[in-house]
Amino acid sequence: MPKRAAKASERIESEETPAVEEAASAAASGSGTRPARRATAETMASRQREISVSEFFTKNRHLLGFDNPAKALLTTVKEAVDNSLDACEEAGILPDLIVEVKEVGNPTNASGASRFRVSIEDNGPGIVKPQIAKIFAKLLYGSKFHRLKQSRGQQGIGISAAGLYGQLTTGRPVVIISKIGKGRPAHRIELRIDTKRNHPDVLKDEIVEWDKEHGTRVEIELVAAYRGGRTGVEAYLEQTVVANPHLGLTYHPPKGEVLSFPRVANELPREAEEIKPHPHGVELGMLLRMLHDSPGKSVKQVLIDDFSRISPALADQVCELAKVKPKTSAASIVGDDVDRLHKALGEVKVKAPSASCVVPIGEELLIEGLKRRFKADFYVSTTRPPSVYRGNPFVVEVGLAYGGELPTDDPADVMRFANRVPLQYQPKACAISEAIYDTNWRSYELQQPRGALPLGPLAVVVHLASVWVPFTSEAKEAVAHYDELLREMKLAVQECGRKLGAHLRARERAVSEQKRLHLFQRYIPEVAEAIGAILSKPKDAVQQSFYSALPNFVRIVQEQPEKPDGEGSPAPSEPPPPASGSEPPPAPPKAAAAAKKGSASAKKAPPPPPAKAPPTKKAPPPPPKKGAPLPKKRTKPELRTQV
Ligand SMILES: Nc1ncnc2c1ncn2[C@@H]1O[C@H](COP(=O)(O)OP(=O)(O)OP(=O)(O)O)[C@@H](O)[C@H]1O
Repeated sequence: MPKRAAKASERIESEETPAVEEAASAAASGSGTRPARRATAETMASRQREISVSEFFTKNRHLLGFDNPAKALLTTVKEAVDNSLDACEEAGILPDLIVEVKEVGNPTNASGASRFRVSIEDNGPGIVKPQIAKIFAKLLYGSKFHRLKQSRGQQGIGISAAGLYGQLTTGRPVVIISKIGKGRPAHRIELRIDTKRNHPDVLKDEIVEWDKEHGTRVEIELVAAYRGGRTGVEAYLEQTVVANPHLGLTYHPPKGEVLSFPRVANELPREAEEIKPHPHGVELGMLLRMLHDSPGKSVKQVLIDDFSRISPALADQVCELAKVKPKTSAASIVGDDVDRLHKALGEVKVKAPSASCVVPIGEELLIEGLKRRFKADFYVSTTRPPSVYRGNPFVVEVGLAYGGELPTDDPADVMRFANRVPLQYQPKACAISEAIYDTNWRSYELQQPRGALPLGPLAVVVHLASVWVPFTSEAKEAVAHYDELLREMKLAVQECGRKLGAHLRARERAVSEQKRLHLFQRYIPEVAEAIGAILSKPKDAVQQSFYSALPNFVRIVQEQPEKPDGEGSPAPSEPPPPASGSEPPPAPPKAAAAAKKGSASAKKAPPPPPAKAPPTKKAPPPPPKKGAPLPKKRTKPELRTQV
């Protein structure tokens, strides 16, 4: 052993030996400075046991969106509304929902949290009785997790988690009423979750009168806080109707008037097709599981049966590339063969996934939805073609509303949607926000502080429709940053941004054109008089020639409002009053000089025509600042809302 290494090992030995002895003697005597060894593998093993998913989420309810009373209320409403919409659409029923949030207790603490009863009633297909208990009182139980089909719910945890939160904070059971058809009984069931077993306890089960033909009503009592603003229940419902034009909704808030949102589309969205995984982007572990879960099948058969877009010829090609015999038993495939198959699947040319498995809102309905929420001057939307991330097909669509009653000085109002569900929390963690922040809105004539949202009367809607939305957590608040998703989102935002920019530039041109005409109109009487004098023609005739040569100008004059004193609107031939504004346009040098000196020529100059209407109404609009909101009034018909 080299000298230095030998010395080091001596030092370690000399340091360790007494410590081990000390610990041993301390353990023997039950005292000493070093802690005694308290647990053995055996004692630890006696404490190791399975953790029920309900117990896990009881401790970690923040992971499911129940981390504070206000958010808990929103999440509860959201989970139930999303389920109702999914169920109605799946059953081909136009959804009619009644949402009620009622305060049933006094504020319990300084933060203003109180006891609320939330009820959500739908006209969906209802739930068969034996399933009710498991759906509402067993976490991770649902119909959507194991399939690749676009829906709002995915995980099979949402509504039972809301019930669990209610039970934890109030001790009250979840109450369900469900009826599956005309002439069938309506069941009313009270449920509690046995968290140790993640199992439902039915407290009450009765048949009740219910005037609905079919549907489900869920009632949950919980400690919550009612908040307004962007993250409140009302904002969620308002955004939900934007993305679901076929939804009819009535909302009873705890205070104030009942809100009604009648549907604006009488057709259901097309039903999303259930698909198999696309071979591009499938992960190795998933491929291995698919092969091993298919006993009795050959590799080729699994490729054809369990993936979308793989024909027998393509399956042969994959096997050839991977140097695996097509007839090899799928369940026996291991090691390098799986690696090569996985690689080959990524290399072969496969058709893009079928567009029928994702159902975007559609460009027209997205605009209808925006109109339902905002009174704007200009709307534009785009739906991108389908794309794939990790084998999952998706479509991104974007809608913009600009001008009108949208606030002019605020940052843009951004609405994020995933499978038609509004996302209200965690904007900074969401790929959708990143796509908007990363867009250069200045090139679309809007102001944008560095790294921030664009400013101006703008609302932006981004919708991601996918057979599986990659959320950053089980609370389903933000979309994960997959490159393929980000790229499509940016392209869609840019597409709409370019159209908005073109619209704003056209408006800007129209405004400066109008300003130029107004400037010209101011001098027409003087010029007409001078030309009339030179040509020995009456001033009025010359003036009229000017107006006829400028149809736009004449139209502006004709649009003058009537005078309140009943004098009527000015005739097109009448000289318009001088424009007034903060900076009056300079008078022609000659007339100005004459006026100043009070000379004879100045006296000959015609006096400014009398004002026929309040001057402010005729003033040319000031030139718009770049990015500043433009005036609402338009003069060119072709510049009306581009929808
Ligand atoms: N109102 C309803 N009408 C009909 N079926 C319903 C209704 N609510 C829930 N379900 C059924 O109960 C299942 C479980 O719902 P839950 O909210 O727990 O999970 P999910 O919607 O599947 O997924 P996620 O956890 O992502 O919300 C659903 O998959 C659906 O089959």
